[in-house]
Amino acid sequence: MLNRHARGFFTALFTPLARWLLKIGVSPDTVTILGTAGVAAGALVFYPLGQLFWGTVFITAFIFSDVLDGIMARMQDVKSRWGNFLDSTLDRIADGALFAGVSVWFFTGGNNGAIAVCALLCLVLGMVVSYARAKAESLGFTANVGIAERAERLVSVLVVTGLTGLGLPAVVLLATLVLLAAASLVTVVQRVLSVRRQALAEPTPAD
Ligand SMILES: CCCCCCCC/C=C\CCCCCCCC(=O)OC[C@H](COP(=O)(O)OP(=O)(O)OC[C@H]1O[C@@H](n2ccc(N)nc2=O)[C@H](O)[C@@H]1O)OC(=O)CCCCCCC/C=C\CCCCCCCC
Ligand SMILES: O=P([O-])([O-])O[C@@H]1[C@@H](O)[C@H](O)[C@@H](O)[C@H](O)[C@@H]1O
Ligand SMILES: [Mg+2]
Ligand SMILES: [Mg+2]
Repeated sequence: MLNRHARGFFTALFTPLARWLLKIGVSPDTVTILGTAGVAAGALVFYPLGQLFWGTVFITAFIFSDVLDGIMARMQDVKSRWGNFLDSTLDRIADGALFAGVSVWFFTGGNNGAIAVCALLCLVLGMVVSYARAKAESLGFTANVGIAERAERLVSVLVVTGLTGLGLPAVVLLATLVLLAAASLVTVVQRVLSVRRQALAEPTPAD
């Protein structure tokens, strides 16, 4: 939902930067790879040290590379199946690192097992959400539905983790992660039902 509503705004915002990067010879793939490396490094270095605020600032500086790479690819007119594959696969690394970083901190110095476990739950359920869509698309169905798509998952965890680093009580992060895990589970169900409907509507092959 956020994706669909905010895409126009972010496209307008990042188009000048995309144009400049292409002009100096940077490719969309480079942006995809460096952006993922930045997000993963921020999550796996800052968060496990308990630097939740600065970690979030660092990650946020890199996370929009995922918007930028697509704009660059479309400008170059090289929107490719390879680029689609690379973008989606590296998104899983970024997402995994993000929730793993939160989990590691709360299993160790952060001393809050409930948050650590909920972050792990969000990681796993978020991967299933993405997998359901990818598998559906590989079979010729669509599954672009759900209340917790990637933009929602990222915005909620980043904003609340960053604010926790500034002193927001940890219970707010716990509540956010519980809600996010529940919303991710609902999204999995929404996607399964959507594919089920499409499968049932298919003509039965004649024998
Ligand atoms: C108190 C703090 C307040 C902070 C408030 C912040 C509020 C923020 C509010 C809203 C943010 C909303 C963000 C939503 C962004 C959505 C915009 C968008 O376009 O999303 C899409 C992106 C990208 O998706 P995808 O990768 O699938 O699309 P692409 O456009 O890249 O196209 C893919 C195709 O392109 C081709 N291609 C790609 C790559 C390549 N190498 N070659 C190619 O050919 C190919 O054909 C592909 O198929 O989706 C996202 O999900 C990105 C979401 C990012 C959301 C980040 C949100 C961060 C928000 C806030 C963080 C604030 C932290 C502040 C903390 C302060 C604490 C005090
Ligand atoms: O399925 P989901 O995880 O909510 O969202 C997806 C992203 O995570 C994926 O990386 C992208 O390539 C897809 O187009 C889709 O936006
Ligand atoms: Mg992208
Ligand atoms: Mg992406």
